[in-house]
Amino acid sequence: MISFATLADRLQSSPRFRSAAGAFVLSRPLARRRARAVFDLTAGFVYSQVLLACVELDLPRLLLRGPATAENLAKTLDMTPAATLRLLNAATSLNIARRRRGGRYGLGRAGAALIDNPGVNAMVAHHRLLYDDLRDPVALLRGKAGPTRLAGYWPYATQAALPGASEVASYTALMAASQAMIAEQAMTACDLRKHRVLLDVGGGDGSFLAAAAKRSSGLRLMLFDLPAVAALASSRFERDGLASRATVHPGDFRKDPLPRGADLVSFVRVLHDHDDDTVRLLLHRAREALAPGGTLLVIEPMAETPGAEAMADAYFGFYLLAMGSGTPRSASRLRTMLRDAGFQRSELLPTNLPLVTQLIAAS
Ligand SMILES: C[S@@+](CC[C@H](N)C(=O)[O-])C[C@H]1O[C@@H](n2cnc3c(N)ncnc32)[C@H](O)[C@@H]1O
Repeated sequence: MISFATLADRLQSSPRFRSAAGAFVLSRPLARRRARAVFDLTAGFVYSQVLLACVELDLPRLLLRGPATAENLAKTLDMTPAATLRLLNAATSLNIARRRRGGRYGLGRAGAALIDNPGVNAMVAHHRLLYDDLRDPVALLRGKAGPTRLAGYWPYATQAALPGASEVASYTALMAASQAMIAEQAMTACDLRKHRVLLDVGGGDGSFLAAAAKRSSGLRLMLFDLPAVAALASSRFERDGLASRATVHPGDFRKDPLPRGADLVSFVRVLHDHDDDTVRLLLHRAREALAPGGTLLVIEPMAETPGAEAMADAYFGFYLLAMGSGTPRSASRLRTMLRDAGFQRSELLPTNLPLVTQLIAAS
């Protein structure tokens, strides 16, 4: 017997039903919203290329100087006034720009959010690689797409050999550029001041620990990462005057135990990069390394985040597929894995922007 849900699906997929719904005055607003949502899904890749053009041309900052016409901006953008107008109109439709009087354009709300936002700007620029890798998504899903550009960008995801300095530089810089927004969310949700020593595993160039040090002046810092990345963190701590508070531990967490001595261990945007076996191993190693009564923090965007489901399952799901390892996990999946690794209690602490990151504290 066919269920009611299947019948409803069949009805809504019928062109005649959709056309009737659009014609009927009561269902028309809903029909229009659905048509718009389907169009946005279809056209999303063009929208993101408009965004790339705006970021590459630094359009938001140009508009921040004051409203300008296409003619005013054409020379700076090195394009014809007609092409500039086309870009400004597209940017306006996406709220990056905004129409002002006298044929001029100013900054739109989304454009304003791009100003002094190195994390988002770096991500947008970096999307050239992802864009190439997603050219044939079916081949990618079937494992027939061949080597991807993202697998080369994140060598630890698929390579057994330790990456060298030149291989880690750009991904470490990208992570550092977007770390401020993660640290702010995490440190608003969780008070670090009651802890003595924080070990950040896969801590990159130390940006998260540097933010933690600012929040909590008595906190000592430990960082564990691949040798080439750990070297970048050491230089950063020297530069920031944090060397006396920080110890840096180079290693490979798939092979080496984690250093002991911390009462707080964090995995910031680390677990989602790895398949379940590695995550189990990491949680186990973290438990071994933690001082008795210590706390583990898992900080990353999570699947099934209410209102941001597509961020994890569509965006990160396909991003990590192209990268060659890992998967977005829901908070409940992570909490089950934490319990299996011997953490008796875990709690999802609310962050202000769950789309940016969520946080689980476990002990
Ligand atoms: C996605 S980055 C996150 C960096 C940082 N936690 C952040 O949020 O900005 C993942 C980090 O894990 C490190 N990593 C990956 N595989 C590793 C391994 N086998 N051993 C140690 N660190 C590793 C990477 O070098 C990188 O710094």
